Amino acid sequence: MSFFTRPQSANAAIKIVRPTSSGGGEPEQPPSIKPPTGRKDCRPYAQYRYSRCHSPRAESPAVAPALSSPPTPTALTANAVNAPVFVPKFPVRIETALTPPPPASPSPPQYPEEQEQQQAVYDEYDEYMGYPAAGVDPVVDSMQEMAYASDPNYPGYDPAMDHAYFGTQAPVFVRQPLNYHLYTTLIPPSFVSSASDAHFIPPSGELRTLLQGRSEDLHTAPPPGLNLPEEMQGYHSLMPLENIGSSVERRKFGNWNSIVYRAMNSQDGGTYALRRIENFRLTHQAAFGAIEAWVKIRHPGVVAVHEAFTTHAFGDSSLVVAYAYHPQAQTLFDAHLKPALPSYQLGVRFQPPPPTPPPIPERTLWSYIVQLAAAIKSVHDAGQALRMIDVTKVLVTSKSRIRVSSCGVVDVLMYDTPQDMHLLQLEDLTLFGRLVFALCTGNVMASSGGNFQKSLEVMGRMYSPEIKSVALFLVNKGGPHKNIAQLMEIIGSRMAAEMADALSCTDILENELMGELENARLVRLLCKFGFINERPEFARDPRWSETGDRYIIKLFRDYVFHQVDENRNPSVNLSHVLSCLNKLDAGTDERIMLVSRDEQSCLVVSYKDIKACVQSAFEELPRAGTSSNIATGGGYR
Ligand SMILES: Nc1ncnc2c1ncn2[C@@H]1O[C@H](COP(=O)(O)OP(=O)(O)OP(=O)(O)O)[C@@H](O)[C@H]1O
Repeated sequence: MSFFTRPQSANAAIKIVRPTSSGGGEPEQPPSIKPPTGRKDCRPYAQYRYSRCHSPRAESPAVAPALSSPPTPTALTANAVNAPVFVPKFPVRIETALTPPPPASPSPPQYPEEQEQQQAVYDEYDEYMGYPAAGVDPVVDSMQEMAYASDPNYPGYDPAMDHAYFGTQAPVFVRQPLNYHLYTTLIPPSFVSSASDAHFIPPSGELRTLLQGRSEDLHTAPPPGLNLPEEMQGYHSLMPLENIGSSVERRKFGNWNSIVYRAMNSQDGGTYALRRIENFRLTHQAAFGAIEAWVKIRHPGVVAVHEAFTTHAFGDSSLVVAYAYHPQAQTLFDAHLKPALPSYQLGVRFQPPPPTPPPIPERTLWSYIVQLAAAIKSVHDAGQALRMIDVTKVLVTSKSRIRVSSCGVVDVLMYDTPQDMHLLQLEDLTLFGRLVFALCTGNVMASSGGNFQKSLEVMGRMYSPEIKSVALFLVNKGGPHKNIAQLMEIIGSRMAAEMADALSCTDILENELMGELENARLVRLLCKFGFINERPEFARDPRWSETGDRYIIKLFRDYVFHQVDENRNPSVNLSHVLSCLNKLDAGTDERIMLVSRDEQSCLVVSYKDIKACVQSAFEELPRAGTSSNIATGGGYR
C-alpha cells in the first residue's frame, strides 16, 4: 500500500491516492478512510457539518480575534493536483506530512454525555439540519475521523495523550474563536425589531421599497420638449420637480416666480435641487454673502445649501440656488394638507368633495415641532434667520423626518432692504407658530384673523393642551427677549422621546446594515469565479481547468453550487453557498473534501488554500492569454 505524501511545502491539501501493491500488502491498521460507496451524494455537506463542529475557526481578515492561530500550511501547488488519483478498491490509510500516522483509534474519545451536549449545541446553530449527520454514512464518518485525526489545529485533542483521557483528568476543550467569517447574526428581533413600524423608519421590507424608489427617482428622465438648457454652470440633465405647463397655476415665492429642478453636477457627479428665481437682476455681488454663511450651516433639519449663481441659460436673468437633493421629498403641504384628488369612476366625476386628509398624529406633530425647534436653534446660533418657515417650504424627506428648504434665497432677494437679524429671528418663531396651527387644523390660514379662535378650539379637541401652549407661545408677540431657547425648555420632555426614537432608528439601521455586510465581498468573489471558470478561449486546453489552482477552483465550485441530494436532484441551499463563500473570503483553516466529477478522486483542502488558488488564478489571467490580452481593471483584488 502506498501513501500520498505531500510535496515539501507541506500544505493542507490531502490527496487520496490509488493504493498499489508496492505499498506492502495489507494495511496494518483498521482503515481510517473507506472508499466511496454507493452513497456518495451529500458527502461534502456532511463533511462540512463535521468541520463546523470540530475544526478550528479562522478569523476574518477584517476582524481578527486576538487568539493565537495554529501554524497553517502554505498554498496548494499544482503538483498536488497532478498526483495519482484514488481508486476505491482497497481500504487505504491517509497520511499527511504534518502529522504522524494516526493511532489505532483515531477518533478522539468523548464522554457520551459531553458528546451529547456538544452535539446539541452544534445542532442548535447548524443551518444544515437536513443533511446527514456524522454516523449516517460510513464514508462520511471515516472522512471525519481522518480530518479530525490529521488536523494539527484541533487544540482539544492530542492523540499521543490518549491515556490521559481515560484517566482521572477531564478533557480540556479550548474555546474556539468566534465565527467572524460566517454570515452575520442579527440582534434578536425582540431587542431591535426591523420588522415593526418604528417612528423614524418603516419595517424592513418597506424600507427597501422606499430606498429602491429613491434610487429610481434619481434616474428618472424629464419628458421631452421642455426646452431646458443642456448645461448651466456645470449642471446638466435638468428636470423640473413641479408642473411647469402654461395651464398650471403657479404660486409665487414672495413676489417672484420660482421653480425647482433636479440636476446633476458634472464636477462631483452629485444630484442637486436647483431653485430658480425667474427674472431676477442682481444689483450687488455682496448679496451672495448670505449664501456663503448658509453654505457653512450643516444641520439635519436644514436642506444643505451648496452654492448660488445667476444665469441667462433660461433665456432670462435668473437667480439659481443649489441645494442638496432629497429624492422623493414632499412638502409638508403635499404630505399632510393637500386634499386628495377627486375620484373618478367610469370617467364620471363623483359629486362629493374630495376627502380631507387625516389629522396628523400627535406623536408626529411633536416630532415635527422638536425637529424644527432644533433646526431654528442651530440657524439662530449661527447668526442667521430661516425666513421661510412654511408648509410649502418644509420638506418631509423620510418617515417623520423634516428639513427646512429654500434657505438663503430670501437673503439674496431682499439684500437691498436690510433688516435687523434679531427681528428676523423673532419673525421665525411667529412663522413657526403659524405652521403649527396649520398642521393641527389642516388649514394654512388657521392662525389668521377670524380663523384664530376656531383653530384653537379644533386644536383643543384634537391634541393635548401642551401643543396649544407651544403654538400660542410661538405666535404671541412676547418680549424682545423671546427666543428659541425658551421654546426648547418648554418642550424638553418631548425632546427626550424624540431622542429615544432617533437612537432606536440608528440601532435598526445598523442592524439592517449588518445584514448587508457580506454583500460586497461575496460579489467580488463571485466576479473572480466568473473570470476564472469556463473561459471559452481555453475551452480546448484541458490544462486550463484540469490542472493546478484552477482545478481546485472548479471542484470547489461544484462543492458550493452543484451539490445533489440523495436522489441526485440539485440541492439549492443558499445558506450553504453563503457560508462557503464567507469562509473562502476569510480564508479559514477549515478543511473540506472536494470530489472529482467522476467521483474517483478526492482532495481534502482548506478554505485558506482555495483562497490562495482563487487569488493566484485570478492574477494569472492576464498572463494566461496567448495572443489575446485579457484586460483587468478596477483594482478589485
Ligand atoms: N432639496 C430638495 N430635494 C428634493 N425635492 C425638493 C427639494 N426642494 C424642493 N423640492 C421639491 O420641489 C417641488 C417644488 O418645491 P417648491 O418649494 O416650489 O414647492 P411648492 O409646493 O411648489 O411651493 P411653491 O408653490 O411656493 O413653489 C416640491 O415637490 C418639493 O418637494
